[in-house]
Amino acid sequence: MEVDKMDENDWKYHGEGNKSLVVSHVQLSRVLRLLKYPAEDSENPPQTAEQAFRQIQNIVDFSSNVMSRFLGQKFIHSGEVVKLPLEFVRQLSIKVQHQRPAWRCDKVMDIYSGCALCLPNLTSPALPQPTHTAPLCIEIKPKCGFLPSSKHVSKDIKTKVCRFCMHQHYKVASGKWKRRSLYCPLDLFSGNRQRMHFAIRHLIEEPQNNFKIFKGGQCVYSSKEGSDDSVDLNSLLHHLRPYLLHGNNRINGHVSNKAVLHDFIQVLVNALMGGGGVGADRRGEGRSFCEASAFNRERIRHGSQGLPSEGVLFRILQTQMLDTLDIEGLYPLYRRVEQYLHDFPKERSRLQIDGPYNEAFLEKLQKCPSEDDGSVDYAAAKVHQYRVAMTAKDCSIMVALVPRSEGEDDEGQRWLRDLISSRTPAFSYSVSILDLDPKPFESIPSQLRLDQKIVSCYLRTGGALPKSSLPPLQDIFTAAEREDCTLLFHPM
Ligand SMILES: O=P(O)(O)O[C@@H]1[C@@H](OP(=O)(O)O)[C@H](OP(=O)(O)O)[C@H](O)[C@H](OP(=O)(O)O)[C@H]1OP(=O)(O)O
Ligand SMILES: Nc1ncnc2c1ncn2[C@@H]1O[C@H](COP(=O)(O)OP(=O)(O)OP(=O)(O)O)[C@@H](O)[C@H]1O
Repeated sequence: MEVDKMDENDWKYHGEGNKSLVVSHVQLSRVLRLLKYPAEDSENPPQTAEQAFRQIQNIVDFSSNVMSRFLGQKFIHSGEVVKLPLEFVRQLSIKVQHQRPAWRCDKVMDIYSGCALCLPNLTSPALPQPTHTAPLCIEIKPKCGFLPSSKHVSKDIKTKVCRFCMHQHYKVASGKWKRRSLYCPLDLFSGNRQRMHFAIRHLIEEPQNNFKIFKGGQCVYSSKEGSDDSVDLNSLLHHLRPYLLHGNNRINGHVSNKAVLHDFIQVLVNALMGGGGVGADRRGEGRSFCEASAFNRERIRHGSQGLPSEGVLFRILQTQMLDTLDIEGLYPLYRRVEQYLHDFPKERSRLQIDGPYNEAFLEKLQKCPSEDDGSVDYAAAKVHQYRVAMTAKDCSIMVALVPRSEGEDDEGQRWLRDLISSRTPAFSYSVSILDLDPKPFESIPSQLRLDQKIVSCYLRTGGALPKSSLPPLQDIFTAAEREDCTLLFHPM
């Protein structure tokens, strides 16, 4: 990619989140991730080109020097900062504007700095060998997978119902989503295949911003943001069926919709469980269940093997658990740092509040004493740990699947074979983690406020929501199956 010969016609809208907008190259497996600003700042960009460059370089450094140490290098693509011609960026912004979802248009793409992050396109990955079938890529934003056990937690409900499940009530009450998702992160992170299967089924039923499927780089399944319509499972089945016809799942030569969906989820669970290492889970008995999960514990047929210690879910969960104090215990330490910086503003750079995210930063957070000695250094280290945990609670996993033909060998290092494929169709898969941006120091007070709002909304409604806020029953899952997820779980 030659940055001085950029043509907006070579790029198309790919997606966006709260902080960045992503365009993909029409031929190369590359994306550009551009910063976004609040729309009211569109005339006067909130930072200079140098500051924007520094912000993106910080993202690269945080991902490659800090997050990769916790999550594992093999899952991470940190990318590089690129300087683009301003005219190209302006034309691109005009070109993509009409494809942007209306609810994201409170922010505008940065057209002033000319800086962007260039990354491999994880939805159309470079393959070890050419294939006839386009890769199927599944993006999951799993969110927080544990219940806090900090002594600072003031409301008992936080130790019983997970943040995601409580937040669902707040999101529906505040109109962010029309329907509540029954996905529970604690089921996904459980290491129990039945619970993981159940969790993924609910991601499929109500994807919100936690689940997307791409085929050949195009998003073919996601929540239609702001729309009242529920997702189109039939269209999903249409996309999935060609990938899942070769397993041992036929009855009289026909593969039922239920079998297609079951096998798809099974393949996904296998990819998420891959990675090797002995099963392990640091959450401890009794704290790995969320009381609001729709999963019926009594239905468990097979014990949990635990998450493999080299697998993506284990690594993400461990990193999330760097939040040992909960926001309620962390906030007073944040205030200690804030007060100190107020008195000694020049100390901001020694404490590396805004980076640089280098070895010294990593050392600060890794060498944090276990007890509070009252120092600002202790407080800053705990804040750094919390920010790393926040990033891990907000990252996404991309699983790329390629059907394997008989006798095919894997060459690429990142591509692993689905070994548990005696029944389900065989796939090669690769797992990556995306969106590993550092969360700003200043975001901590709003974390506390949001936590309080979520808990008080949940306590006010008693966890009860009108029936209309539940995902609608779709033909593929009968009412009985909703009760008993195990009907869809065929033992291997
Ligand atoms: O606070 P949360 O848990 O709602 O997470 C925010 C996400 O909301 P979600 O609940 O996943 O829909 C939110 O996602 P959406 O904009 O809702 O898609 C962002 O990821 C936000 O991160 P940032 O401020 O853009 O860096 C996330 O904020 P951080 O808390 O990670 O800063
Ligand atoms: N390297 C990549 N390859 C393919 N698609 C990507 C890549 N990076 C991001 N995307 C797509 O673009 C979307 C937005 O990117 P990203 O999640 O990084 O934005 P964000 O603004 O940081 O999100 P958030 O709302 O979590 O802050 C992702 O959900 C994903 O679908």
